[in-house]
Amino acid sequence: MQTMTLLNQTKIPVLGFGTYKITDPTLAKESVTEAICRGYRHVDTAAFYENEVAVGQAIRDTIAEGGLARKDLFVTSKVWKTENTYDKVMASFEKTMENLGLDYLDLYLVHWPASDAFDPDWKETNRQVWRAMIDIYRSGQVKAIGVSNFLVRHLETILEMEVLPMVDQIEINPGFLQRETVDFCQKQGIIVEAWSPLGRGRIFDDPTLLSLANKYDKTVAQIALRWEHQHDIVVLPKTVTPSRMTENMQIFDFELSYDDMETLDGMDPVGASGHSPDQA
Ligand SMILES: NC(=O)C1=CN([C@@H]2O[C@H](COP(=O)(O)OP(=O)(O)OC[C@H]3O[C@@H](n4cnc5c(N)ncnc54)[C@H](OP(=O)(O)O)[C@@H]3O)[C@@H](O)[C@H]2O)C=CC1
Ligand SMILES: O=C1CO[C@H](CO)[C@@H](O)[C@@H]1O
Repeated sequence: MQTMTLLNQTKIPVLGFGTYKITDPTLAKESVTEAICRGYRHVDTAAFYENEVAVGQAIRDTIAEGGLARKDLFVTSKVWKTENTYDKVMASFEKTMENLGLDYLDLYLVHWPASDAFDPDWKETNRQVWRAMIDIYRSGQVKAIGVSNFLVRHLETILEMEVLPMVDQIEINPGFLQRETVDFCQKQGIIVEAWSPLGRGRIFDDPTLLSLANKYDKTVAQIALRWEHQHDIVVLPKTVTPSRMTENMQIFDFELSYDDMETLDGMDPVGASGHSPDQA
């Protein structure tokens, strides 16, 4: 699996397995096991997804059965937005580690920023949460720390602190590149990850994507993921369908032309969720 290098030189696989909405424990365990078996080396979960126990079980069982070591897998979890004080972040992290049953995490993310729309002390809240993240990082229990759903103004609240976020996981799907945040992060060396890289299923009937899929003899999912990959963005597609797990990995054997990249950059954002940090 290809990797990119985080600011602290940790390697991150460029394609990860998304697990949101896989809440049934049996399905979650089976899906993560199947994904790893098919070649995924990066799993994205969160306290909010209520599947950390099953995800951790799948990872531990896979390692116990032999073939892969813990260092071969990259595991991410996230602290939910209600846990927005130093002590709450610490407690939530402990619970996440207990749920997963792992000795360390590869990446721990602040799931959503505090935003000016709700919190008059939003800048201070973000700094307090990030202070806890730095202390967790320094404890050695996580290899890297980062944020999610932080736009430029949220990133600016923590950039003067001792450790920069190494990742920003934001929504990106065809026509919805969030270019200002992507450019800002990439200039600073912050790796951008795409959540809902397939627009959670909303992109599959789009004529522009269908026409490009036909042109490259690929699927719509592969066109979307390849477009994100060519923008140097880590992709995290979710599927519980084994054949789609393999399909979503087959994005490294073709290249979209400059003109087709521009078409995908500029198309209508048919997959975008409309979620923003300014919503409850
Ligand atoms: N940080 C954040 O705030 C957020 C993070 N995330 C992370 O990003 C991950 C991915 O985003 P998510 O919102 O789940 O949505 P995705 O964009 O990954 O889309 C998932 C949907 O697409 C379907 N699908 C997957 N592959 C294919 C394919 N090849 N052909 C047709 N349909 C396909 C899946 O169906 P099926 O499973 O039935 O096969 C599912 O319905 C999440 O799982 C989570 O880990 C997501 C949202 C917010
Ligand atoms: O990770 C997540 C999964 O999707 C949810 C709803 O779209 C998001 O709010 C959340 O951040």
